[in-house]
Amino acid sequence: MSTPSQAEVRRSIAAAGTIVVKVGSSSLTQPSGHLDPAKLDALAAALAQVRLMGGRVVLVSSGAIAAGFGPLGFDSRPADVATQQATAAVGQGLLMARYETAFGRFGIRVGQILITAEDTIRATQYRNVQRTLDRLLDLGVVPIINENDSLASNEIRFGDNDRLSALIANLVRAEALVLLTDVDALYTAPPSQPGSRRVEYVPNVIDALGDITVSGSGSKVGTGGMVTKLEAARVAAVSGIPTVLTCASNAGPAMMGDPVGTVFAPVKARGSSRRLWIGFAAEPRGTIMVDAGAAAAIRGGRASLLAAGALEVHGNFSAGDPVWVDSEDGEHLARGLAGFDSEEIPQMLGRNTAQLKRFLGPEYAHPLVHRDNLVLV
Ligand SMILES: Nc1ncnc2c1ncn2[C@@H]1O[C@H](COP(=O)(O)OP(=O)(O)O)[C@@H](O)[C@H]1O
Ligand SMILES: N[C@@H](CCC(=O)OP(=O)(O)O)C(=O)O
Repeated sequence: MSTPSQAEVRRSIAAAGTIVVKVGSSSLTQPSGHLDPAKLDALAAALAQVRLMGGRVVLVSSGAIAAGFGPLGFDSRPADVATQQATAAVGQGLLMARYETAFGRFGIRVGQILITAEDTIRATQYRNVQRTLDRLLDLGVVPIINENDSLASNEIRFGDNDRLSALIANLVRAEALVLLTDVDALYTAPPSQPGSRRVEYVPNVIDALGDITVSGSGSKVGTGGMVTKLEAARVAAVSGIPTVLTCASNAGPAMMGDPVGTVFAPVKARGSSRRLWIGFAAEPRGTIMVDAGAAAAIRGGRASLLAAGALEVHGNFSAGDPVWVDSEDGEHLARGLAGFDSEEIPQMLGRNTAQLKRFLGPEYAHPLVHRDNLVLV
């Protein structure tokens, strides 16, 4: 795939039939950190324009914690996880009520979907989310997605919604991803640093970022900063989806293809969506170490990981959890979803399928990681 020009990428964003827009807490709040209804209304108006012209729009919105801490009587975003989760439970409803009113002015319905990384890397849940989103879009609804903060476990939560938005863009087969934040573009260094310059176009987000310095959040409410936004642009790029990153007040022009913010070109034709979830959605819970033969087969790209080629298992995980597949010298070869709980695996190591069936029973005559659930790294 040859690298498109900046103008071509912007034109493809303007022409996108399905678009995923992610808005960060920092774009929905006042300097104090509390929700700013005027900002939320302006965003809804910009998205409504696209929807009313026939576009399919998915909004990934942060802001549950920001919406909840004022009503609970706190003067800043709580720092401990349990209070954040409780605050999100209060704030999420308030946030949705505001969106309902804001979109309702344009006769547009919204629908809430709360997602945990843990749910959606499982095949059945993944398909459920996909089916529901497709149906909502067919019905003309604007789905509004957030991480299910109140239930997400600390170890495998997305935390910010940047990566989640890129995975959702992939899942709904979007033609554009729009990342809205509190800066108007990606800069060559955090904008507070003197001499930092706006980057208009990133033709290859995989390898062209050597001269750009990024840091974490600059606001009281945001979490990931530019680091997670670049990660999102990278996930979108390898899914064949262009990204535009800008401030929320530029949402309308950005979606129209005007020269605002930073655009990132897709670097690859579209890949399989679920594999991307396995590759990016969650941190592995354990490791299966394999021998040289299995390593070669896995590197070849089309093999499942069989117990016969597995040497050791580390970590504590359940069937369906993400795991690393490592070579004997500790190199990460792939990520995959385990087919068995970690405590079932030691008795299976080194055994071929016939032996597994004979000694352990037919339910063990399966790969440790099926090739459909394996992504090379
Ligand atoms: N190279 C960079 N270019 C632009 N912004 C940067 C850069 N490095 C760090 N940042 C910071 O990233 C912040 C946006 O991230 P964040 O606060 O997490 O926003 P959000 O709530 O929208 O997710 C900006 O306000 C800026 O301070
Ligand atoms: N899910 C959380 C998102 C937390 C957050 O700050 O995210 P972001 O502003 O996108 O960096 C919430 O709704 O508060």
